[in-house]
Amino acid sequence: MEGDEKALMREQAFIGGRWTGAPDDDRREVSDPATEQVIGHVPELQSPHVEEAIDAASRAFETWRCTSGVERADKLLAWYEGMHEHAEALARLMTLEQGKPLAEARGEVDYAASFLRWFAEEARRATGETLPPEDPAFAIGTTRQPVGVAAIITPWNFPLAMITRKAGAALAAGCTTLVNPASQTPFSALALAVLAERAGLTNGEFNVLTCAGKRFSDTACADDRVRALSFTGSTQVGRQLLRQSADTVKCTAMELGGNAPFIVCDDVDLETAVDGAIAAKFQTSGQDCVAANRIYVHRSRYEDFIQRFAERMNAMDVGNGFDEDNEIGPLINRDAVEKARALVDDARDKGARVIGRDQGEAPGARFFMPTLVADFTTDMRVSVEEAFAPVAAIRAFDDDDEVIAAANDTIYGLASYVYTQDDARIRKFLRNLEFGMVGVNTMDITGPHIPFGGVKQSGLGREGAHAGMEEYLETQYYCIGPKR
Ligand SMILES: NC(=O)c1ccc[n+]([C@@H]2O[C@H](COP(=O)([O-])OP(=O)(O)OC[C@H]3O[C@@H](n4cnc5c(N)ncnc54)[C@H](O)[C@@H]3O)[C@@H](O)[C@H]2O)c1
Ligand SMILES: N[C@@H](CC=O)C(=O)O
Repeated sequence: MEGDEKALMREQAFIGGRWTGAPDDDRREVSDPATEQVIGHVPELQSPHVEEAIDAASRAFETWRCTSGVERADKLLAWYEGMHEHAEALARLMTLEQGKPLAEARGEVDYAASFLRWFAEEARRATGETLPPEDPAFAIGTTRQPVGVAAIITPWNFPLAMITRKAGAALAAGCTTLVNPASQTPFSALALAVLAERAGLTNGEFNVLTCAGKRFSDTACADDRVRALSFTGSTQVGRQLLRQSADTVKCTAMELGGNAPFIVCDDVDLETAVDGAIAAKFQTSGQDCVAANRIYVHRSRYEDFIQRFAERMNAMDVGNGFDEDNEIGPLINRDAVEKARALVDDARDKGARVIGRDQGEAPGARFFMPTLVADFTTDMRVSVEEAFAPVAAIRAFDDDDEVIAAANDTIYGLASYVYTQDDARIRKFLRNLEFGMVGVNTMDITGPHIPFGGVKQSGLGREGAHAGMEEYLETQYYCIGPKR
């Protein structure tokens, strides 16, 4: 490990601006998913540490809420600069603990930093409005106030971006933050804390707690001082957190699971559609909430599409993310590999064609060779479950109404993709697809400027864009009566 990475890799939690361990040196291992070697340890914090962090964040809130938008923007920009200065070290740390190919990790560092810049700009724009009073002797209007301490729980697939997308917005709004990163990828979060400290967030505005998600959420959800809870992860855990947040009526933002359809109409340039489908399926080795899970291709182009997709898929290099040739890295754990295998077996048993290289070629226990399940049907697990692995399911369709109904036949509504050249069809798909995001002739749908989020059981609220600060702001109405 190079000097810069070493300096960013902390084996302590960050609470109230101080680096801290757990008593009795209680700690847990973190391993490299590609090699399964232990790369370090982090403290296994307990409930009293979460309480201590809530105390620190509550104290910090009293000061942070009174700073100006410009002052908050300056800190966020300094943090953004720090991320850029140490971009390569952050990317290498991410590949080490998450496994994603280094090129993707570099892309994520840029993406994650972009939220800090975006919300630095937004910090000055949390504006209320002046309202016309019924009686001109009165002055009425609204201001936007920060909600308070925000608890943030993030997954392992985007170890930096899922934190900055939430914490950038919360801090810009004037809230203070408690971050509980996924147990598999704490070092990226702790490296962010090192850079936050250098940017001057030293009084408890940004805390990173390494403890089991449930322990964190049990304590944070029960505490009335925590006024917002923002979660990215599975729908199953999201439901649980919504229930837990009800008792203290928290503002909640939920970015949950997806089951994205990728629709290819008969009028497309097939190579462009195949490019899009390959990228939409295999980025982050398929472990992406916006990954194309179900591919629908018009029957007239179906076999041709399968052939081209399979050729491209079978040419992808699979292996350790540090080898720059590899496009598919390891899955996060052995359970994920087992789940991918079970999905494919289930589909094969129910009559699907399974296309791809032999799983015996996988370069280790946490790898799964990219696989295409053709002719999937609605009784197969690949149709209803998010694969979160390099497994694509594909089937043919005959007309637009049929494919819209099939695409919407899911509890999820995060991302969807449509490829067609026909404007009237585009409008019809946009009107009828029940998804928070629709990529038309592109799979490149994210960025700090977009309101990322889902409908149905894919979540509540939007992250990024102007909308991304909503969960962290309350509207306060004022009415100034005439002087008597
Ligand atoms: N919509 C989005 O923006 C988005 C982004 C990334 C991932 N995801 C979703 O996340 C899922 C993949 O991640 P996962 O399998 O690790 O999800 P998960 O829900 O199991 O875990 C996500 C995070 O929640 C924590 N957690 C788990 N149980 C908890 C509990 N009871 N209380 C509090 N925290 C708890 C974990 O420690 C982890 O940090 C997929 O469904 C994916 O679609 C959604
Ligand atoms: N790919 C998403 C993160 C979800 O897994 C994004 O673009 O933010």
